[in-house]
Amino acid sequence: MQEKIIDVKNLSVSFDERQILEDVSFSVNQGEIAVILGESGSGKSTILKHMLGLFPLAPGTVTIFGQDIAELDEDIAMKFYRKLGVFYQNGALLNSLTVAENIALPLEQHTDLPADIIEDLVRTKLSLVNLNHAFHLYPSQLSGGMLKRAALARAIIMDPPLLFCDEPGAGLDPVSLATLDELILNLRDQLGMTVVMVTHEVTSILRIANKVIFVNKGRIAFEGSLEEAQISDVPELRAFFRVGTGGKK
Ligand SMILES: Nc1ncnc2c1ncn2[C@@H]1O[C@H](COP(=O)(O)OP(=O)(O)OP(=O)(O)O)[C@@H](O)[C@H]1O
Repeated sequence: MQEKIIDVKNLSVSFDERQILEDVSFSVNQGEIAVILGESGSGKSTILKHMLGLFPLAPGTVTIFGQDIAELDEDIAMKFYRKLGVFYQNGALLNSLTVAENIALPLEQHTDLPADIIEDLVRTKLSLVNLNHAFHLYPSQLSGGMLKRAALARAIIMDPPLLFCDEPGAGLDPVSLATLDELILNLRDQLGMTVVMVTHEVTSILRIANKVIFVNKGRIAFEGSLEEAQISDVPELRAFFRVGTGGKK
């Protein structure tokens, strides 16, 4: 049996007395690429933020690597969060630092590694995302697709076994999107990473997802494999695949 890496149980969230998530439960296994899909405003980012412990949980539980994240104390929190990589929509690299300096930041903040080792690790990750030539460049000198890949390199510099991605493909042309998808697949296949991704990109989902978690109006309307998702009779999910593939599904 595959090892369960993430277990979300009965998560409900309200903001200002407005219920945003209702009784959300799902799980993600080791080595899966799980996509969280749903209409704009359905609650996907809210789920992701709660998995990252950015809000106090109420009510519900999120267990990651067997650890209930509501019970993280200061001693273990640092070690726990090192196992999570986060790749945000806007990538947010610091403009005053070179690409290499940006990617090195987490290593400088969280390890005592000497500068030459840090440089080697940065070069390895830059090569993994096909950005060897960008080592000395500044973020303003990169294209949108390159910026995303640099942000991905930063998110994985600590070799996290679990990577969260919030709409990584937003704003990319189809070729850059396919390149990014291939990189994410490589992370899973070569490094054994588990990936949880919020995305609207149906073409991406068809290329990389093993698991689909479909959110509709704050509830999980579907959870299953990509193959099951494609033949699901949940009307809103069917509509996603139909429209997202230009009516070919
Ligand atoms: N901090 C907050 N305070 C109040 N309301 C919030 C907060 N964060 C999110 N919301 C509300 O929760 C709902 C779900 O938002 P969320 O960002 O999770 O949706 P989403 O599915 O990720 O949308 P999108 O695809 O557009 O990014 C929205 O109605 C939003 O206005």
